Amino acid sequence: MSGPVIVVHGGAGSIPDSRDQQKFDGMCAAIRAAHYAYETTSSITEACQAAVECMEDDEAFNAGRGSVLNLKGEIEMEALFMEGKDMNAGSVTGVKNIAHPIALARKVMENTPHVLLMGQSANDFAVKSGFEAVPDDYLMTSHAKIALDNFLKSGSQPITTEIGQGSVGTVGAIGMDVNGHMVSCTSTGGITGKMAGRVGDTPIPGAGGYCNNEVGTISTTGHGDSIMRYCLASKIMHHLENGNDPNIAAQKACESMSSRVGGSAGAIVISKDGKIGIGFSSPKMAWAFLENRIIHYGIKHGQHLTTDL
Ligand SMILES: NC(=O)C[C@H](N)C(=O)O
Repeated sequence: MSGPVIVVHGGAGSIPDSRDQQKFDGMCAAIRAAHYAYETTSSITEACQAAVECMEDDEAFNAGRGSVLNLKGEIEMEALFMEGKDMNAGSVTGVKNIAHPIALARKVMENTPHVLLMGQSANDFAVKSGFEAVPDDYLMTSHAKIALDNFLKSGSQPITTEIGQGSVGTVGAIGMDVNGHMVSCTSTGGITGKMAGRVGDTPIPGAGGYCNNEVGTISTTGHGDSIMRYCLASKIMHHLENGNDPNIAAQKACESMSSRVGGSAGAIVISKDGKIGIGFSSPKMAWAFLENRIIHYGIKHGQHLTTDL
C-alpha cells in the first residue's frame, strides 16, 4: 500500500437534500485535515482525531458544536476512540461544555485504566487533563434549537430524522497506516429529544465502533438504541472475520439490524487488507475517503462523486 487509508462519515438518517452540500464541504475539509495531520506526524491516530475534530468544529454535524439537544434542552455529548494494535479503547458519555469530546475519549484511553467515563466525572477529568471549558452558546446552534422545538411539537419518538434541521450528523473517522495499524473514532450529540442521561451506541465498543488490526476498523451511525441492541460494529467484525467483502459486511449488517430490531444505521469499514466498505440502511449517509490524492464522497445510495485533494 502506498499511503494511509482514511474514511470519514457525517451521519446516517433522513437528511433533506438542502443539507447535502454542507455535509460534503465538511467531510472534504475533514479528509484534508486528516491528510495534513498524517503528512506532518505520520500518525494515523493523529489523522483520525484531526478529521473528527474538524467535524466537531463544524455546525453542519451533530458532534461538538452543532450537537443536538435532549428533552431538557441540554447538550450531552459522547465519543469513542479505539486503536487496533491492542484493542485499547477510551470513551466518554454525558459530557458538557467541551469542544472536542473525541480528544477527551483519547485521554481516557491513554491516561486511565478504564474504558468509559460519564457525566460530571468525565468533565472533571477533562479539567484535570487541561481541557478548556466552552460555553453552551458556542456549542448550541439555532439548528439544534429548532430541531428540538419541532420534535416536541411532533410528539414523536427520538429517531435519526432531521425534524426541522440538525438532528442527524454523528461523525466518525477510521484509518489504517502503511504498517497496517488501525484506528476508529466516533463523536456525537446523540439524538434530538433523547431523555437526559440517555447513553447511546457511540461510546460503546462493539456498537458505535470497533478496531482490531487483525480484522478491521469500523465506525457506525444511526439510531443508537437499535445499534446497541444489535451490537452493529461487532456484527460487522464477524462478517469480516468470515471473509466477507467490507462493502457487503457493512450493508448486510445494517439491513439485518433494521429488519431484526428496527431503526436504521450506516457504517464505514476498512478491512485488514485495506479495502473500504460503506453501507447504510437509512435513506442517506454522508461518507468520504481519500485515494491517490482524490477525495471520493457521497450521501445517497449509489452516489459517488470525486474532487481533488
Ligand atoms: N445520528 C446518530 O448517529 C446518532 C447516534 N448514533 C445516537 O443514537 O446517539
